[in-house]
Order: sequence, then structure tokens, then C-alpha cells
Amino acid sequence: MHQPKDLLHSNIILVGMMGTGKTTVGTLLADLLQYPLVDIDAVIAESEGMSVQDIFASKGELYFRELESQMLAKVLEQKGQIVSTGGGSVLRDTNCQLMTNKGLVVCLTADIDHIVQRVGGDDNRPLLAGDTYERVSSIMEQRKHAYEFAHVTVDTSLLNPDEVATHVLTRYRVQAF
Ligand SMILES: Nc1ncnc2c1ncn2[C@@H]1O[C@H](COP(=O)(O)OP(=O)(O)O)[C@@H](O)[C@H]1O
Ligand SMILES: O=C(O)C1=C[C@@H](OP(=O)(O)O)[C@@H](O)[C@H](O)C1
Ligand SMILES: [Mg+2]
Repeated sequence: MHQPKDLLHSNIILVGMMGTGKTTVGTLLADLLQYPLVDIDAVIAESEGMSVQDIFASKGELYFRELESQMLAKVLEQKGQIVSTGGGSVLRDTNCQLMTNKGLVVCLTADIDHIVQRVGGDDNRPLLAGDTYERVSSIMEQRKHAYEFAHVTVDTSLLNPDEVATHVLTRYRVQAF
């Protein structure tokens, strides 16, 4: 599997299903490593002047996916960052190839009950509108192989965010040195 040569000065890129903690853990990792944090959803929302939810509602998913690919490519021109992606960034092979070339790709996972518990009641995820359990289950099934390209996988089900960040950091150091 391809990995950047100078991993130590490269990016840590978090991928994974919605609710696995990419945004939360990204913030903690950025603090621990004193690296800048880039959350692709936040960058998109800022550039469009509206929430991800509103972009989906007013412009559609395809428009969002185009922006997501563009922002990812732009952000990954830089090194030394923690990059939290949105869970659907892996739906395009070109995005996955780019990520594997530009950093250590860490996939966060969690079992369905923990994901539903974490995202239930949060209406900021347009793809989860309706019966949350059914929606998460269906999307997990659709994407069951989509995250396999990651260099490292961390199951967050039984860990708190600090413990997840520590695990990721340990794996990063093992790979980088
Ligand atoms: N390891 C964890 N244990 C418990 N709750 C978590 C954990 N990681 C994240 N959360 C909570 O789950 C919700 C979704 O987390 P978030 O970081 O937005 O996930 P993502 O960016 O992967 O969709 C937030 O309310 C967050 O506080
Ligand atoms: O999995 C997805 O398709 C999506 C995940 C979301 O980000 P999080 O994974 O950070 O929730 C956000 O990009 C959008 O709602 C679509
Ligand atoms: Mg997020």
C-alpha cells in the first residue's frame, strides 16, 4: 500500500462513517501535535456561507460532492495538518488515491449502536434524515468496503475521544519512525 515517504511531516487524514468522531478527534489531535486542524465540512460551509445541511437542501448532493473533492485537493497541497473529512469523501476513487499519497489515512470505525447513539437527534446530517437506525444501517452496508484503503483503522466504539486520539497518535508514531 502506498504511503508518503516523509510521513512525519505529512498529514494525518481521518476518514470513516458519520458519527465515528472524525471532527472531535481531529480537534484533539491538532492540540496534541500542535498541527493546524482542517475539517473539510467546515471549510465547505465557510466557503459557501451556509451549513452542509443547507447546501444539500438547496444545491443537492452532487454539488456538495464536487466541492468536497475540490476542497480536499486544495487542502492536501499543504503538509503538517490534521484533516478531518466528511464520511462520504471516500465515495470517489480519485479522493482516496489523493489521500493515500498525501498522508497517513486513519479510518475511525464504530458499531452501529454507538453511531446511532452519537448522531441521533442531530439534524446536521442530511443523509440521516428519517429513521436514524435504518439510515445508518443502509449507508454502512453501501460503504462496507469503501474505507478499506486506509493505512490504519481504529475502532472507537468503546473508547472516549481522548483515548481514540492517543491510539491514533501511537499508530502515527509507529508508522512515521
Ligand atoms: N469516542 C467517542 N465516544 C463517545 N462519543 C463520541 C466519540 N467520538 C465522538 N463522539 C460524539 O459523537 C458525535 C459525533 O462526533 P463527530 O466528531 O461529529 O463525528 P464525525 O465527524 O465522524 O461525524 C459528537 O457529539 C461527539 O461528541
Ligand atoms: O457520510 C457522508 O456522506 C456525510 C458525512 C458528513 O460528515 P461527517 O462524517 O463528519 O458527519 C457530511 O460531510 C455530510 O453530511 C455527508
Ligand atoms: Mg465531522
